[in-house]
Amino acid sequence: MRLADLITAPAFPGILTGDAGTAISALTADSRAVRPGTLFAALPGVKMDGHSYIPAALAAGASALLVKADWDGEAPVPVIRSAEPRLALAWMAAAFHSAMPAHIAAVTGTNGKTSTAVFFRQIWGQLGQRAASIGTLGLTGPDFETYEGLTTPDPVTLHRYLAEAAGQGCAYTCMEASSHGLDQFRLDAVPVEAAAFTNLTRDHLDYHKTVEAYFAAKAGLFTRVLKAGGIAVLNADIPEFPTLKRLTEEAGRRVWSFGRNGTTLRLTDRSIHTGGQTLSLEVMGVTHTVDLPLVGEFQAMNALTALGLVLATGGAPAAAVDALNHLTGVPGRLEKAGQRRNGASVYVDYSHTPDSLINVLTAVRPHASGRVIVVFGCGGDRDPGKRPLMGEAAARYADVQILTDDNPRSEDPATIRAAARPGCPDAIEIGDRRAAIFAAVDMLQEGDVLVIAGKGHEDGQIVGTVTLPFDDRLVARDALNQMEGPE
Ligand SMILES: CC(=O)N[C@H]1[C@@H](OP(=O)(O)OP(=O)(O)OC[C@H]2O[C@@H](n3ccc(=O)[nH]c3=O)[C@H](O)[C@@H]2O)O[C@H](CO)[C@@H](O)[C@@H]1O[C@H](C)C(=O)N[C@@H](C)C(=O)N[C@H](CCC(=O)O)C(=O)O
Ligand SMILES: Nc1ncnc2c1ncn2[C@@H]1O[C@H](COP(=O)(O)OP(=O)(O)OP(=O)(O)O)[C@@H](O)[C@H]1O
Ligand SMILES: N[C@H](CCC[C@H](N)C(=O)O)C(=O)O
Ligand SMILES: [Mg+2]
Repeated sequence: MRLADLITAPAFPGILTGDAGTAISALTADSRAVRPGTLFAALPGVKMDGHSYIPAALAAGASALLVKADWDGEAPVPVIRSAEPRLALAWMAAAFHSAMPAHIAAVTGTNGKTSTAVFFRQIWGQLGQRAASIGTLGLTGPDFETYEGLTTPDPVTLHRYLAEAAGQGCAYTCMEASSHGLDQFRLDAVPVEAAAFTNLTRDHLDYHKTVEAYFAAKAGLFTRVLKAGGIAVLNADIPEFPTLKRLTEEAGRRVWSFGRNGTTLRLTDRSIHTGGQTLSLEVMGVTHTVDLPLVGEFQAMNALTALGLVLATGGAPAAAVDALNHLTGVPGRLEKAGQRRNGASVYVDYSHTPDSLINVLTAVRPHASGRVIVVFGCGGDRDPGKRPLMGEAAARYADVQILTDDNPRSEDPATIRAAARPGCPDAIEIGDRRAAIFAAVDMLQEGDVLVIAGKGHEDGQIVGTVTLPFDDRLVARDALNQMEGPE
């Protein structure tokens, strides 16, 4: 592809000096990935400044550079200067991998993004369409998957995923929009036709600094990324709803609302039973009863969010509502890992915020005639302010708390645990996560429910810069097998 072909977007935010006919074979923001023919995007980062890697990128054969407008260096290759290089990179990535599914939806919010994206894919699947989801679990389609690591991948990976989904025949895709991703314009060149907001609670203040900045990043999905005239599917049960609705409408996008206070999709009644919950819904004025085979009110909300996105991307209401009867659980989200012979069950869940801990522990409470026990920890190099609040959530909503490690990364694990402890002074502290899970499984009595929180689908424990193999579900099964013999 020629450089000229990469900068064709209307109002492309950059100016090229040099030969527009230069051939470009790849785009990257990482000098270590540069090969001859690559365009290197020098991005100002949180830790480093990508501009300091320009000599390394040129030495590796970079054919062109994208730099900040005020970069005062010189290069023997064409240079694109931009006031917002991350945004310019997003548009170039879209031009580079130009194939995309015809209908793209996105979901943001502190919790429930992955679950919503997966339910969107499942509902369209029930409607007989090939659909994909992109997010924390990677790119997933009906019969293909790729895993990269971030919730909203960098724009080059993201557009490669969209092209792959389209190439695999998926006309419908739902992607997760993380607050980091929105703040860094990772998905700005994606034509989003429908976008949903799940909820806003505390997370990621290490990066955004204030709740207002965190909210503003998320609101950008509706005021900036969503196409003009596109549909915003907003949770009417949360305090941010009126503000979000106003901002969205002022930006010329349409609003649909969902939830107990929703107008477009209203949850009018909900009753739980052993295998799930029965929901009474009013969808665009029509009443439906659904038997959702999943536990927890938050899953009902996620199913409703996904339903909203499916309808907003053209799904037939009656059939789409009916598909909710057949939703299956999302890996690592209240996933049952097994049970003891006395009937006590063990769940693995990805809750890693104060609010999600409260939600998951509240969700399992009606299913426990005995105690609710939780194993949890707080991630290293992540919002330290949420640690005591996570401790408090665990102490308030579980009868027994075992405080352990969850991806300490570059931090001292004991210091992380100490930061959670003020919220849960009675917690049993077992740093070694395997030992913590074994201790929890060992104490399970008839009627108890154990929630192992924080890692969900993850298959590693990040200590320093090393990822050690670790899967809560496998460790829980090991513990159950060792204590009870194989099932
Ligand atoms: C905090 C954050 O979002 N960081 C992202 C950001 O990195 P950064 O600004 O810190 O980059 P940096 O390390 O300062 O380096 C600056 C630039 O120099 C480049 N570089 C660096 C070293 C080198 O040798 N050569 C080189 O070219 C880097 O590629 C980068 O472009 O931009 C990089 C790409 O340019 C991302 O890979 C990186 O994500 C890191 C890996 C990360 O862990 N991000 C997490 C926090 C994240 O984004 N999470 C969200 C939310 C999850 C959720 O929903 O809960 C997600 O979407 O996953
Ligand atoms: N709608 C919801 N409201 C509150 N808590 C939820 C909701 N949905 C899920 N949760 C809780 O949050 C956890 C993470 O869910 P999920 O992976 O769907 O969220 P996410 O927004 O994708 O998270 P991440 O930011 O890590 O990508 C679940 O395991 C559950 O404990
Ligand atoms: N996407 C989230 C995942 C957190 C998962 C938890 N296991 C942790 O490491 O804190 C983040 O990067 O903050
Ligand atoms: Mg996610």
